[in-house]
Amino acid sequence: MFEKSTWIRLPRNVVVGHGVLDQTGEAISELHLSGAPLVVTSPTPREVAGERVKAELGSLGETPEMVVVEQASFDEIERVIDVARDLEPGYLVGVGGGKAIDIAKMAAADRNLGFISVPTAASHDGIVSGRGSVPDGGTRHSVAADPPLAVVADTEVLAEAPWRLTTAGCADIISNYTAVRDWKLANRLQNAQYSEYAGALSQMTAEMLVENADSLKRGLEESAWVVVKALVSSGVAMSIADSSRPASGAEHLFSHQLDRLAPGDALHGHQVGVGSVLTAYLQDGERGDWRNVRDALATIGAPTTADELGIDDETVLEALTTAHEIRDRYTILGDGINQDAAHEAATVTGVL
Ligand SMILES: NC(=O)C1=CN([C@@H]2O[C@H](COP(=O)(O)OP(=O)(O)OC[C@H]3O[C@@H](n4cnc5c(N)ncnc54)[C@H](OP(=O)(O)O)[C@@H]3O)[C@@H](O)[C@H]2O)C=CC1
Ligand SMILES: O=C(CO)COP(=O)(O)O
Ligand SMILES: [Zn+2]
Repeated sequence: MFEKSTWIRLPRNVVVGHGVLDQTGEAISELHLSGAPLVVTSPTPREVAGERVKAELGSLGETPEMVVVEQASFDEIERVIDVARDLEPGYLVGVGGGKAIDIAKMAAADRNLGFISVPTAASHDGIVSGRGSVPDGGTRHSVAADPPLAVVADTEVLAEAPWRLTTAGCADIISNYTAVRDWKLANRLQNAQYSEYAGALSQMTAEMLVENADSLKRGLEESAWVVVKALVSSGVAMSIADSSRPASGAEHLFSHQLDRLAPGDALHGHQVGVGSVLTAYLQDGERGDWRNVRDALATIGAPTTADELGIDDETVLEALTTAHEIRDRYTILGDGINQDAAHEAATVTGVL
């Protein structure tokens, strides 16, 4: 359907490379922001990069402040909003994994301030997106926010992060296959708005990553480069769509439900990867391409089973049978699948 107007919000500066943390000040000074920065980080990223970024930002002439968050929750977002209200910073800088970046992004949107994204792990595709994803009791909101004005992704830092964080990022990208199929399904059955460009970009990003899967190796900085570029591309697809739809279908609903049922047991990207194997089976049947999804995950060393996620069988089945309840987003799960169907999908695919 023809729309009267479309707004696509994208970052202005995306700086990726070895040692680019030292260019954070330069990337920001080009944006003509005023006021002091507030760095939002979490414990490990603070040690890995947060203090360094804070020192670098000091070179811009205003004294930076820092707030450390512990978990992805609306309470933590409120706390950062309160700190920002008190300190009146000029802009927010999120330094960390998906948790710190989402919280900084959403707090900046609330305070109507600019936001800069400094990922310390190539673990998720929210690095560039204009969405925040935070659990709220029994549901999970995908909240509209502004995308970062600039992204500074230092491949030296990303390559030194534990390899499992990078394989989580790969799995978050591989899940785009099933997300795009669910999006097309919702378009056909529910008239959900679909963007050909965003869908094609998201799918192509997953294909390129899978084609390069053999060359992704632990400790290789080039691998961190390949993965972070794919994460940027996937985030741009979400910005074009103004929705997380290009990168989030039933496999994400499954993962969000696991976050509720087994909080902290596995990484977001690893959960959506296993969810993608199950979703591919549900979308396309036994002879479909769920094996390709599983093999792509296995090649990069991401989990493909409940055991590898460290989550018990009952929890996996409960997450699969209740995932459709987590938000109003039409997927292959429809109004829900029953216990027998969930068991069949999980055993045929070897997830259980
Ligand atoms: N907005 C969007 O579009 C998207 C949002 N997301 C969201 O992102 C989150 C998942 O992101 P993820 O990064 O997996 O989660 P976290 O931010 O929780 O990071 C995972 C773990 O990695 C640690 N860590 C981060 N960087 C380093 C490093 N360089 N070295 C060692 N450890 C490190 C963190 O430490 P610590 O515990 O100290 O923080 C944490 O323990 C979820 O909340 C998900 O919903 C995911 C995709 C898209
Ligand atoms: O994780 C995401 C894309 O990879 C987005 O998740 P949401 O759909 O919860 O915003
Ligand atoms: Zn995701």
